[in-house]
Amino acid sequence: MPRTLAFLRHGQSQWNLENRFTGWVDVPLTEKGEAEAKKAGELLKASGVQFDGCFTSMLTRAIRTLNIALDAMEEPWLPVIKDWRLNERHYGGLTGLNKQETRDKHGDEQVHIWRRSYDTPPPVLEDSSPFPSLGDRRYTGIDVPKTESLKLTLDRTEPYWNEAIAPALRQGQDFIIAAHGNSLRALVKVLFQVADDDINKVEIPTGNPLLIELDETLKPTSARYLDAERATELPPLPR
Ligand SMILES: O=C(O)[C@@H](CO)OP(=O)(O)O
Repeated sequence: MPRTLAFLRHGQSQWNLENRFTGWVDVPLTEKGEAEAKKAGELLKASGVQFDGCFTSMLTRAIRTLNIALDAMEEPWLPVIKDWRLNERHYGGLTGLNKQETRDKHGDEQVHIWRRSYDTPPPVLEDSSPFPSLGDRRYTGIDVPKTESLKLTLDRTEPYWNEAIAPALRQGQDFIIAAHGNSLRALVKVLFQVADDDINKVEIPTGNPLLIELDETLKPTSARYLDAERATELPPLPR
């Protein structure tokens, strides 16, 4: 029986607005981000899909986006599972820096490699950083990363997909996954079997639900953004 998934990147955050590397820093949504989340919920409701539950990260911007969307869907009661493995990619030593200033200092090419290469992680987060994730009690017992490439992000999101999300879909349920630009990019790479060199072309817009139909083997058979005006290019469906 076909299944439906909706990938929802959080609405615009304060650091999206300020053009700063964010990663695991728990920044709030902007007013625009909240409006995007509300519209996402309205579009999800209008899609007519009856979702059974949701997965999200441990970061407030994704949780808040999901809550606003669920309110707009008039289904705030839908069960939600939160897991750090859906967190944004950890941006290491770039965390908190302005992206343009980092380009001015290190050059466009180096910053593009840090942001969009598949397996080159940024420099590690120094212990002296004002943005530590270590010591945050939501991550108790977790080996908190000090930096992550997209590959390292996928190394945690893919097992989570296999252990938690895929089995739930196989039980015949439909889910919303509210997460982040790079954790969702990693899941798109897995689901659409995108080559390492091609995944940098996938840019998921904030607050625009991506509705994916899956066959019984959980292979995507169709995919579309619900806000067509803000849609970006999607990878071809896997054969
Ligand atoms: O800063 C970040 O955490 C991410 C997502 O906003 O940025 P980028 O698109 O540069 O990977």
